[in-house]
Amino acid sequence: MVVVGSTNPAKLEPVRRVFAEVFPGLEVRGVEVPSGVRAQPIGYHETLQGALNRARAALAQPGAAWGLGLEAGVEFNGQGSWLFNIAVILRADGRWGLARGGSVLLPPRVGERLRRGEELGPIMDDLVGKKDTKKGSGAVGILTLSRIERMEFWRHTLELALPPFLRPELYPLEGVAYLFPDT
Ligand SMILES: O=P(O)(O)OP(=O)(O)OP(=O)(O)OC[C@H]1O[C@@H](n2cnc3c(O)ncnc32)[C@H](O)[C@@H]1O
Repeated sequence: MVVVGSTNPAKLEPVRRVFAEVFPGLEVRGVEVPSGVRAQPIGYHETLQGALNRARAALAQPGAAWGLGLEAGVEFNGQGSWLFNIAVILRADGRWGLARGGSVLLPPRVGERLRRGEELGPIMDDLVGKKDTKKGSGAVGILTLSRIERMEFWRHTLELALPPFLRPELYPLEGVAYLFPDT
């Protein structure tokens, strides 16, 4: 069974689709697990840590042969604030995949609120006057007029985490400990 450390449909659906195509026949289940980081992770390191924590907790569920952690983070630099995805895929045999997906530059008014410590989900909800946009089109759907929705954003990141499973001869089996050098 494939266990995803989230019940958000914008994450579960792309996992279902990608796994159905690449590893057909596996059951995919979502469970809520603690990310162990802030609700709005800031920067690569904290976002990676959240994805790792979720993946590890997912793999620890009874019957899990795969554990997935998907975490969205925000990063600030000279050009503004960016939203990006990190996906961690752990398999019980010790093989793992990791990807950082594309990034979208957030509007200045969104960035200002993020810098004050607010979470992206509610900020985007306020911006469009709707609830739970993070479970549907997401920030990326709102900003691209739905040309890229959150599910597609995640699908892309998930695909980019697959090479160690698709081309195992190119990626040594170093074990999950390798992924956690500083934990
Ligand atoms: O149920 P979980 O898996 O926790 O899903 P989440 O969307 O709340 O959690 P993430 O860790 O992926 O995202 C961290 C924060 O960024 C927000 N966020 C991330 N991507 C977003 C998007 O595309 N649109 C709106 N909010 C987003 C989200 O609301 C969270 O507050």
